Amino acid sequence: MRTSNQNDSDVVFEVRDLEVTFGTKRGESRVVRNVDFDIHRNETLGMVGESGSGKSMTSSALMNAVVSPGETSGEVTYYPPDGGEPISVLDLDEDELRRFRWGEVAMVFQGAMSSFNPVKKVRGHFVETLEDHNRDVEAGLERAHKILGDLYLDPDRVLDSYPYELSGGMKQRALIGLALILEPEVLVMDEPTAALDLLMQRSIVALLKELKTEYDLTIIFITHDLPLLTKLADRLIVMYAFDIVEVGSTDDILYDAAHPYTRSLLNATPDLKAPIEEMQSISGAKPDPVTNVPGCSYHPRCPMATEACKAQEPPMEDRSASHRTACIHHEDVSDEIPIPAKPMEGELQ
Ligand SMILES: Nc1ncnc2c1ncn2[C@@H]1O[C@H](COP(=O)(O)OP(=O)(O)OP(=O)(O)O)[C@@H](O)[C@H]1O
Repeated sequence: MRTSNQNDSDVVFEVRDLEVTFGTKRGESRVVRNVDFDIHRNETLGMVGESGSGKSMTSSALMNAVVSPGETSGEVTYYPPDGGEPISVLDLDEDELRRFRWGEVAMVFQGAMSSFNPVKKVRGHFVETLEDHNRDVEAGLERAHKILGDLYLDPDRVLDSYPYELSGGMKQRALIGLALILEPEVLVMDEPTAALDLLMQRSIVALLKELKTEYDLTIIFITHDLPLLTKLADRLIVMYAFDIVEVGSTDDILYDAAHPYTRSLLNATPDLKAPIEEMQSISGAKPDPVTNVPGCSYHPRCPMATEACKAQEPPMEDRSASHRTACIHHEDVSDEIPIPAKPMEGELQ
């Protein structure tokens, strides 16, 4: 679904008709379905939705990094800074992709805690990444010192440690440092705080805000932790059943959610200051990527569903200049599905 018609210098990624499919014994599994969106330069874009909704696959597709035998199709266009030639990411060859992945866009994956090689010191990981990309190792290590310091780590101690010698929070910060070593424009983070305790999660979020300014980053942050995202993201994309159902500024989504699914998500999180563990699940069966639900994919779980919702896939409609949703009943949603009132000023800080 098309979520924006923008195409100006403010756009760093333009994604159109993105599809990710897997062949399975039960038939074709469509885990990303005809998704369209833009990512704006220097924004923090949050992607939220329940587990299995297609967030990780969508973000992997940004780097043409969907695992085999997944098939990615559509268009992913990356606009380098300073008006450089646009790059069609899905057409890059292996060599070009390798350069693109760390140099332009770096990713801190889900379960990143385990993505250091346990028998290699942290310094070795930095050196290997620099060498792989033909960068000057000495200058790179100097930069590593600066970055690790900015991450409130003791650079020498961390570089000289094996991963198991670091706490979870230190390891995660060291991985963020590694992702920044080649000076990427965009940092994609997939559940980077999932394995950390609440305090460490919040401190990493505060740190990311600082890093974004210091390193002039565009950040894409994927999570099903809506309370966490409200503290970090400028805009939110809400995914349901392998597609985008709503996109808007964080305030649009928090205080004027236009899609019944987003409202259920907000109502499942009674206190936006609460940890994710306190979130309730949304009733009804989760969507299956092999099945094609006719009409709106949310209609089997939606309290507002009508015959029209079963008949036709809803188009993306404007709710305001910054806010779009795929629900034909969005004008009635505020009356039908109330959400918590706007928190007091400063309450979410
Ligand atoms: N290797 C794979 N082969 C086939 N299907 C897969 C594979 N990996 C994931 N999927 C399916 O793709 C769909 C989307 O998964 P994805 O990981 O993108 O969801 P997600 O929203 O990121 O969930 P989570 O928050 O749990 O990571 C899911 O239905 C999942 O079962």
